[in-house]
Amino acid sequence: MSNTDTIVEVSNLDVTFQMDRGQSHVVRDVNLDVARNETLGIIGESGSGKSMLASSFLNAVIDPGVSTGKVMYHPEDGAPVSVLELSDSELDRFRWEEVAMVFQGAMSSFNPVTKIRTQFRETLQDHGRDIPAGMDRAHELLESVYLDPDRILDSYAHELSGGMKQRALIALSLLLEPDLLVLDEPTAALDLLMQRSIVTLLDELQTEYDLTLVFITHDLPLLTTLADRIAVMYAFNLTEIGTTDELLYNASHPYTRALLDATPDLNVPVDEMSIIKGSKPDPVDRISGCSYSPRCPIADDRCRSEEPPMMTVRDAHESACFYYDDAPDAVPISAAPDERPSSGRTTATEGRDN
Ligand SMILES: Nc1ncnc2c1ncn2[C@@H]1O[C@H](COP(=O)(O)OP(=O)(O)OP(=O)(O)O)[C@@H](O)[C@H]1O
Repeated sequence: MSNTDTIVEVSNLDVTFQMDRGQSHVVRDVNLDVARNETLGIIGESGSGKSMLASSFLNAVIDPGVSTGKVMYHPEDGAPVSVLELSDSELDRFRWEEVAMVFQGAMSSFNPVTKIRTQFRETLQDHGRDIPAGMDRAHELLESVYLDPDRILDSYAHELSGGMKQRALIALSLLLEPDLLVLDEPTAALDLLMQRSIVTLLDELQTEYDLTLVFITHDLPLLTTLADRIAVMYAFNLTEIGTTDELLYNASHPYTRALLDATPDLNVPVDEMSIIKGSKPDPVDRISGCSYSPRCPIADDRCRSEEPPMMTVRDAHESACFYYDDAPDAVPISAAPDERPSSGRTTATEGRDN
């Protein structure tokens, strides 16, 4: 497919690990398109496979994990790239210049014994870039994340606060002008004000640098302020995907509805709220039928024997539930719809020195 509006096309993606007790299937037959310039949020419980899915966008699943299926990257100009088929040297270039990833632990992403300046320079050098022009861009990027460029470049990572490090890392990730930025829980270790400030910042950077963002989090409220679309992950696969408004007002999978119900206060991350009853799925021993059926209040025999495919609920909204039509009535959400969307966005400069 050469759809110019699609930047990444994931088809039949599996990620597996060979374990002593059998094969662990931590991403299972995922199909997903990311549109150019959108912000796609991926949400789900801890261990549902979000990081493995996102790492596959860069063919960066940790060893000895194996990604199979197809991940096609469509640059704005030029031929599509089959990411899982790239050689190591092709991947080294692809990873910073086309797709960059920001992880939760900004602390460990910077080398503790060299100044931040060295790390910006080395990134430019490793990719054969012009150093003076690249360092000019570094200054510009650091300013656009509301940091004082010279002060930051002359610091060691340990001299910076968590919020400053995370913003410096976002600047570094944009140094080689990637089109897609994958952010894996980039705000998890930060306080609430700094989290909101980074989200607003990402919104600004997206417009300024024409980026596509894939944002992974447990934090549904945070996503509602940033994402154009939300993909919900459960048991190593997607269960629902739609525009943020569709997911907030017309959630059609019982799991999404349970997540919304567990988030009455949109200022508190999901995992701190009441947990959905029942045990988490096992990536080695997969049950038959719908993975959510043991926890689902409306599951019947069909759900326990047959796996529901993704079904179209309406335009740009799909749900992997046979009863997507019944789910809204059958699985009520206690907060009224008009209490659900997040409110009170902060500005990127708030908390800037934290
Ligand atoms: N090195 C590994 N070997 C085998 N299984 C792993 C390994 N790392 C992670 N897993 C398993 O892969 C599954 C998916 O993990 P993943 O990190 O993608 O989940 P996640 O949804 O991103 O979770 P979190 O939100 O906690 O980061 C989990 O069941 C996890 O136990």
